[in-house]
Amino acid sequence: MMDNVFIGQLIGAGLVLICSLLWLFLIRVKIPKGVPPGSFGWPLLGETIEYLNYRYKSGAAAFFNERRKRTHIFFCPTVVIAGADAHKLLQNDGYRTLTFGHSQMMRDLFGETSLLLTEGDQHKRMRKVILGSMNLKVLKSQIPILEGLSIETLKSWEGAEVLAYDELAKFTFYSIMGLLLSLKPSPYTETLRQDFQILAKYGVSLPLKNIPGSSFNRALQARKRLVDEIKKVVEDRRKDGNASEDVLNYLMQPKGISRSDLHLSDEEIIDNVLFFIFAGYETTSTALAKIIQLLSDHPHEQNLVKAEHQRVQQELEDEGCLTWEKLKSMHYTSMVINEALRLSHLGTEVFLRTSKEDIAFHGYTIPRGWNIIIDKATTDINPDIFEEPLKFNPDRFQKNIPPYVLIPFGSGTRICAGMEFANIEMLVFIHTLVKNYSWRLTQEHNDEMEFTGVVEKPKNGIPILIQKLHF
Ligand code: HEM
Repeated sequence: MMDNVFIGQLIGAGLVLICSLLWLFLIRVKIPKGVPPGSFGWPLLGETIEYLNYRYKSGAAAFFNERRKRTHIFFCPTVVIAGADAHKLLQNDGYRTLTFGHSQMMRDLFGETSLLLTEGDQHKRMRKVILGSMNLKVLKSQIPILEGLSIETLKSWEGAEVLAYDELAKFTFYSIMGLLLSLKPSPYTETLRQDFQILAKYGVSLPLKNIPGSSFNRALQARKRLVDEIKKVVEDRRKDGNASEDVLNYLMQPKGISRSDLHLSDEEIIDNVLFFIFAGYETTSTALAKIIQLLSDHPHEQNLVKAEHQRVQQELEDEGCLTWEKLKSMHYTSMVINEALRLSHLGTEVFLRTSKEDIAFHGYTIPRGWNIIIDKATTDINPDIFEEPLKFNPDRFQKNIPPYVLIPFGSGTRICAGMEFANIEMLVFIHTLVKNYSWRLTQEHNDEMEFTGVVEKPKNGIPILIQKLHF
């Protein structure tokens, strides 16, 4: 009996010793000199569990904020950096090699040839065509369409409490479908939206792609249905021709570009249409919902926005519809948008890169092959840069903000391709809202955010009651 206990203790001690040695080997031996301080957490898993916990409870921003140094997530040593110098690294960044776990998942979800996954010259080529498709003529043609959509959306809110975020999600989805494919809201577009919801909600999950019923498998099924539908639109357009001023038309026949290497294959068109919708859908709904919340909580700023839009409306009486020039004259509203983007933490995890060479940063070395997370949310509320950083104060944009500090749409070679469209979408919606309606939020504490997919969104959906103004 005694012998058995002793042997058991011996085996236990042996296991502890082996685990400790393994831990020391895996963690200590692999840390090169000069890297930033921090903890690698557990062998192999690193701090992935802590990270996921934070992500779903209070948002990844808090995890990064506490680290802002070395960590180990998704099987890869990772350095979290922040500030203008970190943002500057994005200037010449032609690469976005995603982490071990993420990269295959992203390939499965968005396709090899989407802007998200292309690098270097391939990315440059694709971006050239895609930016060409969002030219001024296309953007201007969207203004009356967005105005009509804003009017219809707000009309559907009249008379009952609605969840602003959910309704704005429909608005932003239909806006992008108009821009890309000239599709109007209908039961058909709503089916596509439901599939996008599935893709966004279940896309970031354990990559069990061949297990029917698993979250990731559901996301892939949704992708397949979406790809089939976009393919049909492309084929129909090829058969019937279409003079629509939309992005697809341009992608199928890039105007003014004669080089054959700039013509996109059907696979490239479909991957990029899909990624475009994904990139512009929930980002813009979260931003618009945040703007509504902030304006509701700040009546003084709301009145200044209203005054600006009354002025625009008076100037418009002769011309009728909103114009590009009028949108560009909405300076105060643009400052409100900038301030809302600063306060919304959108894109906390977007700036994930893998270093292609050793990078010297603030006295440390980030070794080649390590992941880098550029934690822009920390800079957004840095008190050394922004006085009273948590206060909603659009007037702070009256002064010039130092370069590279605020990058809501990214920076450098991968700056948001839909930035201009997102801005006009938000301006047109706010114009229609403040011109025609008064509103109030029906709950308090509307500023809590949650992650249910890729982008943070308001936890309570921002319940709102709107009332038509009578003149
Ligand atoms: C308020 C709304 C939006 C925000 C805050 C936002 C933010 C961003 C950010 C931060 C990036 C850079 C990611 C990186 O460097 O890794 C990005 C990229 C991108 N965005 Fe947006 N975005 C918004 C709306 C849109 C819209 C409406 C569209 C399309 C119509 C769009 C299309 C894209 C595309 C295609 C890229 C990839 C660019 C590339 O890799 O070259 N975005 N966005």
